[in-house]
Amino acid sequence: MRKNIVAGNWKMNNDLSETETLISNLLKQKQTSNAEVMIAPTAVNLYQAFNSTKNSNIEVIAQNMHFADNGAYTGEVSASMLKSVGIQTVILGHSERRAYFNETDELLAKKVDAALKNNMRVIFCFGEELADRKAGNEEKVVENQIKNALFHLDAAAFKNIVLAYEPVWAIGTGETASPEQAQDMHQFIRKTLNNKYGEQVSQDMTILYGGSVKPANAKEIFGKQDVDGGLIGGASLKAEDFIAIVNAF
Ligand SMILES: O=C[C@H](O)COP(=O)(O)O
Repeated sequence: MRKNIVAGNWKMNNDLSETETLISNLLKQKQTSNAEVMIAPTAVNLYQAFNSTKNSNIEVIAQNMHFADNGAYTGEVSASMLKSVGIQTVILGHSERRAYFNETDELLAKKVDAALKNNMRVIFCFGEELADRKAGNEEKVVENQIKNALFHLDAAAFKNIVLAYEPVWAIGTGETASPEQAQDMHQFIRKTLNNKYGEQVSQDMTILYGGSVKPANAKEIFGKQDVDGGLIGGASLKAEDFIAIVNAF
């Protein structure tokens, strides 16, 4: 079912004490919208964060996971390990994972399968780079990212998938896609889903926008018809800013 979601991707920020402080500040804020709220602390702090948010409406989610259940993959974390500390949702395919850890569409397809097999929800990220947009190839790039990692799934699997369009040129740069650019791409994503899976999957899909969303621009971006929420980086590290974005619906 299509929902409004605001998810904070903390990336590699906040040690344990900073994690506790930020959560405690978040819990003091007043939420006036009914958007689902998620935070993604670093893996080592997930268990603590899960426990600290237990009696709240904040869902703690993971930033990444491996595709295998267990085994000789030094430094990695599996879906079942995440679930064992209470985590039900994982971000996959973030552009930083693609760029710095060589995550390909093929690898991401395996990760998506592993998450779904473990009954986890996936926030699947994708988006074009600046050169793609300058060349007018943004739709082709996005279409391929979605097709390559997700189109082996059946329609029912999409109930557990949220899409996050994040143009790489807008991440952490202060440069936001205009609300119209975001809307155009989200509409194109829905059309891509419609072509393969039909109207129901397309209309039920929750599609988030990510890339320099701030309290000052969130309302306008979330106001667009096909934008269902945001994946927030920098602005999720300050409780007041993050909740202001949550309340922008
Ligand atoms: O996962 C979040 C995105 O990378 C957006 O980050 P940003 O809000 O700092 O641009």
